[in-house]
Amino acid sequence: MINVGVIGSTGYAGQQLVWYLHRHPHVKIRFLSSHNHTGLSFSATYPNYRNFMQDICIDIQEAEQQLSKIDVLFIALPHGKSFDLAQKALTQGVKVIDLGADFRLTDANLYKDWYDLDHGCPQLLSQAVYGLPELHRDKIKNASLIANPGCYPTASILALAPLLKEQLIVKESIVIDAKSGVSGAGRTANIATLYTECSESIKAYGVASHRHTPEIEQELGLLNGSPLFISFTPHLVPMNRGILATCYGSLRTQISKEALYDCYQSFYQNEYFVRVLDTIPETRNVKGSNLCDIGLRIDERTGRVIVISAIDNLIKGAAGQAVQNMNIMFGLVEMIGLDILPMVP
Ligand SMILES: NC(=O)C1=CN([C@@H]2O[C@H](COP(=O)(O)OP(=O)(O)OC[C@H]3O[C@@H](n4cnc5c(N)ncnc54)[C@H](OP(=O)(O)O)[C@@H]3O)[C@@H](O)[C@H]2O)C=CC1
Ligand SMILES: CC(=O)N[C@@H](CCC(=O)OP(=O)(O)O)C(=O)O
Repeated sequence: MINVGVIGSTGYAGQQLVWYLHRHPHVKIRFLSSHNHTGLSFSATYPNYRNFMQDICIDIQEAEQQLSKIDVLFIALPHGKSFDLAQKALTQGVKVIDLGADFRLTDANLYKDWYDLDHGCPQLLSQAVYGLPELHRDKIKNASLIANPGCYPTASILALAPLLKEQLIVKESIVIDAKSGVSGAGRTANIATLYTECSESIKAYGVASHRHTPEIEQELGLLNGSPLFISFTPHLVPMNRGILATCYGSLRTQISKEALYDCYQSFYQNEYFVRVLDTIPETRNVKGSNLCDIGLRIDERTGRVIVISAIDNLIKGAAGQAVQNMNIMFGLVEMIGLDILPMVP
């Protein structure tokens, strides 16, 4: 059995993680932490767990005392809150999977620029592995510290990876127009995500300034073999879950739609969680699953390729991917505990 602890279990990402870990055949949950719900049972915050989980949420200080009981610590806290804890866990030989952004950017200066925070432990950045299994599986196997990707980056990078790897598009031409359900903003109270503020409306936000931009650029640049800049615009849409990323790039040379499709099929041929479709993805077809659906078209008139990807932000965009990473780190079959069909409607 893998003994796990979950920090930030009462957030949306943390709760989704508990949902997977609870039913994982090789996992024993040793503790759950929260910030405002300590001393209360997990099922008091999430009554869907009533009669299934008896755990009482503890605070972070108490969790730190229990690190010796676990093999892996999942951290699902707001940005800037993972540094101390990750360091303490790693020092005690506990593996860390951080669902937040604190270890995703390899450059501490870039972190400061985009998060407006000093990085709390830049010395750990060289050992952190960006936890996108489809790109970094071999490094994940031996990693102690996983930076689980952001939700928009997961959808965007998976959509564009084959194009960059094969250098099929002009790297300066990339535009990503992405939409997210409101759970992407977390459960913590915030006026912008009140029902009356975001229902029956769609808005762009973080225009030319969203903190997922450098994360996407970092990974696409690695695939391409040279740095690049993208235009990334996220949108908030009135649904609970899901991300749809529509990604554009100008083709460097003509390619047939069959050859492009073959390129994607071959890039993802061994990837259980990526489905390359001949139709156009919809968020409802991946909802409740760890899948990423990808569809593509060539716009012959403009010479642009348009790739559309859909994920569940809380699963492939957060908790499911974290469990996928754990499975790889512990030598388990990668889809164990994760091979769940999407839930429609
Ligand atoms: N939501 C999503 O789709 C995704 C989220 N993520 C990342 O996962 C992390 C968690 O996000 P999410 O679950 O959405 O956020 P939530 O706001 O839903 O949850 C935050 C969690 O952290 C706890 N917390 C809040 N403030 C503090 C603090 N100052 N000290 C200690 N604990 C604190 C909360 O405790 P309490 O409940 O007791 O207040 C809660 O458990 C973030 O880094 C986010 O960026 C990554 C990918 C997707
Ligand atoms: C809808 C919404 O607000 N989404 C969040 C992204 C959530 C996520 O993946 O982000 P991190 O793990 O990087 O925080 C946002 O735009 O900030």
